[in-house]
Amino acid sequence: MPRRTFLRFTRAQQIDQHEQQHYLRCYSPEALFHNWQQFPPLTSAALFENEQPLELEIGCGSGELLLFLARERPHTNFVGVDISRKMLDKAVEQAVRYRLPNLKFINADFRQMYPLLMPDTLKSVYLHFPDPHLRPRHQKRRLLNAEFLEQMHRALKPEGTLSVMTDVCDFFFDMLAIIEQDTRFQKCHSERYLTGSDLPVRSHFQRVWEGYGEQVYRCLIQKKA
Ligand SMILES: C[S@@+](CC[C@H](N)C(=O)[O-])C[C@H]1O[C@@H](n2cnc3c(N)ncnc32)[C@H](O)[C@@H]1O
Repeated sequence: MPRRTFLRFTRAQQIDQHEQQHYLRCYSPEALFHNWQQFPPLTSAALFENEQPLELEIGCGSGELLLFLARERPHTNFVGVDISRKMLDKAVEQAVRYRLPNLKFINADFRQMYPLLMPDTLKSVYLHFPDPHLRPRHQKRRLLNAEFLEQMHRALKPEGTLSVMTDVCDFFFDMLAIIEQDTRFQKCHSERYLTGSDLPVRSHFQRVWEGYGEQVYRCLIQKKA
């Protein structure tokens, strides 16, 4: 490769890496387990150095929802957490492309991040198309359980919302039953649950499942003031 081309190529790579680091943080399971105190709390001040409202997507995958919301609402900060680095690389590539100062991604197991959640800090949380773990012996891996709601109740601001969406009917009703047992939340709709998506953007998995003709089940709940 000619020297000039090589230099241009390596410089472009360096810029990419630098920009990638701006958008992506990686928290190893070992470090989170042994020394979670070394990581910044999940707040706008710690992650964005400002006080804008903060919204979180858990299991954000390739980030379509947050990429859309961050562009639409520049005065809100958005954080996406996903355990899969491969999925996040796609999200980060787009974040670099659009240069979004109000968006960050964290590569971590969200269940290990509970100590980083601060009281009354999140405006909204999205749990869309979480892995259903349908086999009985795998169900303990599901993200939404009583402990998860405990943490959401602590971290959400009063009247902050949690949006839950999936195409897996049995899984949805399992989650709904857990949600309905927690009287510290109320539904934002009069129906027991809703079907179909009302979002202006469709995530990767939403497109996949809707392509197979699957119905989407969802509910939106709010932390009581
Ligand atoms: C079916 S995908 C849905 C992705 C995205 N929400 C969408 O609608 O396209 C589920 C995502 O949750 C992530 N995930 C599963 N368990 C997780 C955990 N414990 N912490 C963080 N992310 C997790 C997976 O890596 C995967 O990207």
